[in-house]
Amino acid sequence: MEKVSCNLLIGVTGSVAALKLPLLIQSLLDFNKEERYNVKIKIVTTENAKHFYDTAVLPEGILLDDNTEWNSWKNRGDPVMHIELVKWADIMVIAPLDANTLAKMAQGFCDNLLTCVTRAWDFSKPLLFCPAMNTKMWHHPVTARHIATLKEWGHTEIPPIKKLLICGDTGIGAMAEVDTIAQTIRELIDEVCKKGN
Ligand SMILES: CC(C)(CO)[C@@H](O)C(=O)NCCC(=O)N/C=C\S
Repeated sequence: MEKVSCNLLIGVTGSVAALKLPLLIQSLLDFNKEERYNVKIKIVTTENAKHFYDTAVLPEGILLDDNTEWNSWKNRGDPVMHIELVKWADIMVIAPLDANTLAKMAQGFCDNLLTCVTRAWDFSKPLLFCPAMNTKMWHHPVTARHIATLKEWGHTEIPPIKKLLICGDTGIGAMAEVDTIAQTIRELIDEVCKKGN
C-alpha cells in the first residue's frame, strides 16, 4: 500500500470557535487510522486563541506559540521558526480565522508567529481559512474586502455558516462544521500531497 504523506499546519485564532480545535485535530489524526495516510500535524496558535481550548487535551509537542519562536532563535545561524514552518507545511488551514487576524493578514501585518507564517507563505502551497466571528462583525463592510483580498492571493475560504451564536445572535458567522473542514482537507491531501513514503 503506497502511503500519502502530508504535513498539515493548522492555525488557530481568537474566535470562540477555537473551542473546536481538539475535535478538528482528532478528526485529522483519525486519517492515520487508514493505511494510506501518513499525516503529520503542527498547530500554530495566537495568544488570544488559548482562551478557548484546553491545551492539555492536545497531543504533546503539537502546539507552537509565539514563545516557541522566540525561544528557538537566540543567535545568528539558529533556525527562524516561521520560515521553517512555511517550508515544512504542505497545506495550511486556519480554523477559526477571527476578524482580527483576517484583517492583519489582509493588510500584511505580521506581529506573531501565525501572521509571520502567512506573511512568508509559499503561494505554490494551499492555504485555507475558516472565518468565524459575531454576525455583526461578519456583516461589517470591511470583512468582505478582507476576504476578497485573501482570495485574490489564491487562498481558499471555507465559508462561515448561519447559527445561533454563543452571544445569542442568530446569523452567519459560525465556523464551518468540523466535518466539513476535515473532509475538505482530506480531498486536498489526495490532490496535493506526495505519494510514497
Ligand atoms: C462557538 C460555535 C462553534 C458553537 O457552535 C459557533 O457559535 C461559532 O463558530 N461561533 C463563532 C462566532 C463567534 O466567534 N462569535 C462570537 C460572538 S457571538
